[in-house]
Amino acid sequence: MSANRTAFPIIFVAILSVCLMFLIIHNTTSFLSLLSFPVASLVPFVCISLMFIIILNLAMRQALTMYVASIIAFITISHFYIIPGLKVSNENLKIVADSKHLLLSFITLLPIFGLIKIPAHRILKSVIYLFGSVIAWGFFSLVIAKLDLPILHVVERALSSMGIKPPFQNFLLSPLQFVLISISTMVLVILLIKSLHNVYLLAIASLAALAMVYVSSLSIILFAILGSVLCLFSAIITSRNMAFNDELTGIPGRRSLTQYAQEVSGQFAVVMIDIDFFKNFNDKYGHDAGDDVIKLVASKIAKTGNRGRAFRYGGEEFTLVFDGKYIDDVRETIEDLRVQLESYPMAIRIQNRPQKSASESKNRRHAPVKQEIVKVTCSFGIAQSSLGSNDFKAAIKRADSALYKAKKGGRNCVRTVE
Ligand SMILES: Nc1nc2c(ncn2[C@@H]2O[C@H](COP(=O)(O)OP(=O)(O)OP(=O)(O)O)[C@@H](O)[C@H]2O)c(=O)[nH]1
Repeated sequence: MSANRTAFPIIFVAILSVCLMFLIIHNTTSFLSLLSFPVASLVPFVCISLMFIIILNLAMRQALTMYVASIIAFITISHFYIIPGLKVSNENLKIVADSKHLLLSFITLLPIFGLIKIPAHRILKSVIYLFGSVIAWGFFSLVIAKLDLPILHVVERALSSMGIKPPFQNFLLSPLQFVLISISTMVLVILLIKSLHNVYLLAIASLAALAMVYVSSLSIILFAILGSVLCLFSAIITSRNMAFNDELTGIPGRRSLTQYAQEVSGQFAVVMIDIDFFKNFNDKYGHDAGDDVIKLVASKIAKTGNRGRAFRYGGEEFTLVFDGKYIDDVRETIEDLRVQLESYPMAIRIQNRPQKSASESKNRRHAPVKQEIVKVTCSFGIAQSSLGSNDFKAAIKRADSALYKAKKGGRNCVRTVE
């Protein structure tokens, strides 16, 4: 797990604690009300920052972060500029744009939008997604605002008829708000279990929930500032992952290896790994099945113990780097990995091939996908850094010649170069 990923929950808890502290202070003493004027003057700054994030994310084509950032901007703007205006002019419209309902609708829809994945290159789709979700969000706020009080009355009446005194006066949330926040929290927790990166969605939803419970200018501003910081974090981490991780396998790619080469100490062992007869495999089962095998092999290599760092070198080649180790320290680990790969039955999806005509190619999409179990082997070349030198390129070259020896020696074996 990368340092960024482990750092994220810590950042989340820290931000949330600071936010909570501010809100508690604000609601128990009038200390922070002294700050209300300078804080309010931050609003244009917050909005401009959010717009900057939106443009940044549009450039990076991350529809979800873009959506979250723009909704935060809309909530902030409407709280300060639209709702006060509506309050005076139209009592009916006021409830539609009420900050509490805008935030509640945002919290409820967040996991749904978290589940939608827009392909990175579909910029038009991303823009449609953004506008569609803003409209859905506005509409949903309206529905929630209209239903909130009637549902509260229905539940109160039902409880009274059963002789139970409705406890809602002591609660911070109405029944509808409570149900929607609970469902949203459950889905966000499931998303978080699927990927730790989704912690930022949970963090933003929590900030929104806190701001909703204590709706005030200060809590909205805190929500906007912290929410945008989280969006920015997410954008930076995602773009970093995009740049440094290999797209197909998800493990660090060549760029990461080049960077890591600057960080290793003077003593390290490096292993070059190549899948055997991969061209034949591609020819027999097709490129998609080949991709599946590359992914499976990568996932196995990434789990290598002995503090080895795995990288996709390119194509069907991988590199393992063991910082602070000699060849003898890693020989057994690599032999274990070789045996593990050799004995691992890989389940790959296979479609009918070869295609003969355009119409057949079209039908291929609907062709039944078969599963087949295949066995794959790899060859390994190990080298270590020369005494007192951390010339990484030279060590890679030596590992490559050891790999060549392994190929010449019949494949599915480990060779070393001192
Ligand atoms: N499916 C798939 N194939 C790839 C990818 N990258 C490279 N290849 C294929 O990997 C094959 C590599 O073949 P070769 O380098 O000739 O070697 P080989 O068939 O593995 O044989 P040996 O290395 O000699 O055991 C080529 O056919 C490439 O097209 C990829 O990302 N996906």
